[in-house]
Amino acid sequence: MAQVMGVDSSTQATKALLVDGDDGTVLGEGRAPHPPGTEVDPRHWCDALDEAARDLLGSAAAVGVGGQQHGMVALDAAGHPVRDALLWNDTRSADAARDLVTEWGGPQRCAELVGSVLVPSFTVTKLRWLRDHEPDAAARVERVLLPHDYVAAHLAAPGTPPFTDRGDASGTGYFSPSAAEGTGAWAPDLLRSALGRDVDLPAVVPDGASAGVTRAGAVLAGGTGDNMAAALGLGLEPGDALLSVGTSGVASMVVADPVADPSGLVTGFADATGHYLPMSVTLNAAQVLDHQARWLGVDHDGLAELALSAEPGAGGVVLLPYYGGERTPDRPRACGTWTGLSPATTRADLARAAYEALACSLADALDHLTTLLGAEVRRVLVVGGAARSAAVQEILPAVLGRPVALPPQQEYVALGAARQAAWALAGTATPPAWPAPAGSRVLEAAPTPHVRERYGELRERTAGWS
Ligand SMILES: Nc1ncnc2c1ncn2[C@@H]1O[C@H](COP(=O)(O)OP(=O)(O)O)[C@@H](O)[C@H]1O
Ligand SMILES: O=C(CO)[C@@H](O)[C@H](O)COP(=O)(O)O
Repeated sequence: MAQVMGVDSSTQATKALLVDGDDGTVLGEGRAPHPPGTEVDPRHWCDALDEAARDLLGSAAAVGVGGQQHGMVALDAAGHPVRDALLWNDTRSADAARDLVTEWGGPQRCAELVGSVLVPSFTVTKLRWLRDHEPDAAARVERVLLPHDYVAAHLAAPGTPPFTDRGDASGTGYFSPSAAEGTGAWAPDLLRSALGRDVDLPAVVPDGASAGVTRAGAVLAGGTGDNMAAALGLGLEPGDALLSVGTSGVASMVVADPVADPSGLVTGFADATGHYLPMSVTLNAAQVLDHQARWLGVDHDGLAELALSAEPGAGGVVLLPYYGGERTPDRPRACGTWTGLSPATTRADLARAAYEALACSLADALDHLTTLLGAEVRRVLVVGGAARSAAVQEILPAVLGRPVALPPQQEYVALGAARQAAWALAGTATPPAWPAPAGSRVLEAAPTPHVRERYGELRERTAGWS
């Protein structure tokens, strides 16, 4: 088969891979950063894509785009953003989320309607916030897209109608993933109840189908959310639980049946292959380490070295890492909390506490997911930028109390988007059977249950603080 390109337009950067469409062998890659912050002019993502894909796009017979989920890209009649996009990790719509859940009949009913209980990450809550806080901008909205829809539209030939896919649509809060016999369906009445009027919604491209062609004539796949693309890139099997340690911390599993968790700890998203991808997601993951490295004046390797020179338990120091507010648990106004500091605390303890906090928050997410699903977890895998860290590789299995598989370092979201592109190009009923990533390492460490116990105590002690 020909060469195909996959794109990951994630929170911090665009990553592009050119791969062999027959087996997913990586032939070329590009990368460009995104501006920081939780609101971003979405045109920056198109510039980043142009830069990351500059040397790859011309060789691609098909292209797929994966993107950060949930972001609100609200466009006017001319197709221009009415304001900067509000990202999945922007918590200003916390009151809107709470109000909409109440208006729709409570958490149980909300989960039945859209697969998930709304938290500020969901697009629909951002639309309500827009209605209430920026009515002039709200009045100009003609169409709402997700980040991957907007970036894919930038690649599409002129005249291509806007499109999305079932996986990413399931994170809007106005799409029912299990409706229409499992293909999913928009719920425009729910969008209307948030924004106060109707707007255009993109067509939902069936899983694996083509959405059209690029300006250069390559086949354009429907694209999907970054987590759905990662599942496709890794070829997750039943019993595989994936931990992603990027800007967000994510525990996810591919399952056959829809999920509706009234506790809100697990979201009921669709995947990109006709199945479902329930997840438990945190707002604070790799950046917990970025902040800690900055505060201690070291780089990532230096932080890892410091942390690994401290004893498990960090000399009694415990961090609750909810710096940007938190989503799981739903504490949008939380902040980071440190306890156990004493004159004996060392820099190494401070470094170690940050990794232990990250590992504990991921362990919580994994517990929520597996408890709800009641599924046997045969293998836990870890990917994402912070999985490169030697300290994450040692402390995560210790905190989880089980081995963790570390696939070879790769941009699995972009790889999954490329696999979706190859699928659209082939026109087959199922994705191409690329070999699973070879050369995974199994990470093992002596369990440190006391670390989670102390973290759990702090998490519960601070429950009413925000
Ligand atoms: N060796 C490392 N140790 C810890 N964190 C790392 C390391 N390498 C990269 N990171 C962090 O990983 C994050 C980027 O991961 P990535 O999965 O690409 O994020 P996203 O997909 O959300 O843009 C950044 O916060 C970066 O600082
Ligand atoms: O909100 C979610 C999932 O529900 C996040 O996982 C975003 O999709 C952003 O992902 P990363 O940039 O961290 O990969």
